[in-house]
Amino acid sequence: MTQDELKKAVGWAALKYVQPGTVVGVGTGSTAAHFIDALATVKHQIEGAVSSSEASTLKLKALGIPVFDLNEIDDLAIYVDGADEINPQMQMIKGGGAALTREKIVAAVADKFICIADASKEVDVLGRFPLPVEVIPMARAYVARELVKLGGLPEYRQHVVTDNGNIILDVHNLRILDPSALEKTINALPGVVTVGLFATRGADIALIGTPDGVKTIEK
Ligand SMILES: O=C[C@H](O)[C@H](O)[C@H](O)COP(=O)(O)O
Repeated sequence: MTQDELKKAVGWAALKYVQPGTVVGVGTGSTAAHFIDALATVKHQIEGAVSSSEASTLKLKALGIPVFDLNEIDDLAIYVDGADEINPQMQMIKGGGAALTREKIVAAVADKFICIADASKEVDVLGRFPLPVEVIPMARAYVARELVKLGGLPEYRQHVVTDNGNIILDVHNLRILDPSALEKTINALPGVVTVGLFATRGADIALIGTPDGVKTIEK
């Protein structure tokens, strides 16, 4: 099976967590795109979606799924999204597609975070994938210097502006042994909007695509 077939398998497997009559939290990226395709097949049974990016909003609307402003929603049962890495504690690195901040906001509102990922995303220790950090543009150099002090090698993601008008620093050379502590430390730097570590609030359920089928891990 190709990596995309594994992504498709988990995207469609997540459909079983969608309850009729609800608003569904929808993530961003190539795996989440498969989930949106699956969601479109039950669009008349759900109320709609809240989205974590302009790209997902466009796809949802193109498939006829109503998209709500998160501020209109009090209750979100599930948030379904991919990840760049996931560890055995269900903590993740996200933001390879630059959508980390809105993803973290929608995930915070949801009761359950359902992570959909192909098996290549499973790691024992987070950090092989460069850690994305969304930064307000005027703070770029300052935050980069602070990230070097933390042992990282930050790289400015050229030609990328987030949906919120900010820039991304991708931090290489990290071996993240305490993800919750690093999440708090980086989030506390002035100028940082969000770090792409989803540690304090990790996933509740992970659907992992393997050549032998979809593996379900629950907290
Ligand atoms: O900003 C992007 C998101 O965090 C994605 O969920 C993550 O990068 C995984 O993307 P993909 O499903 O395309 O591998």
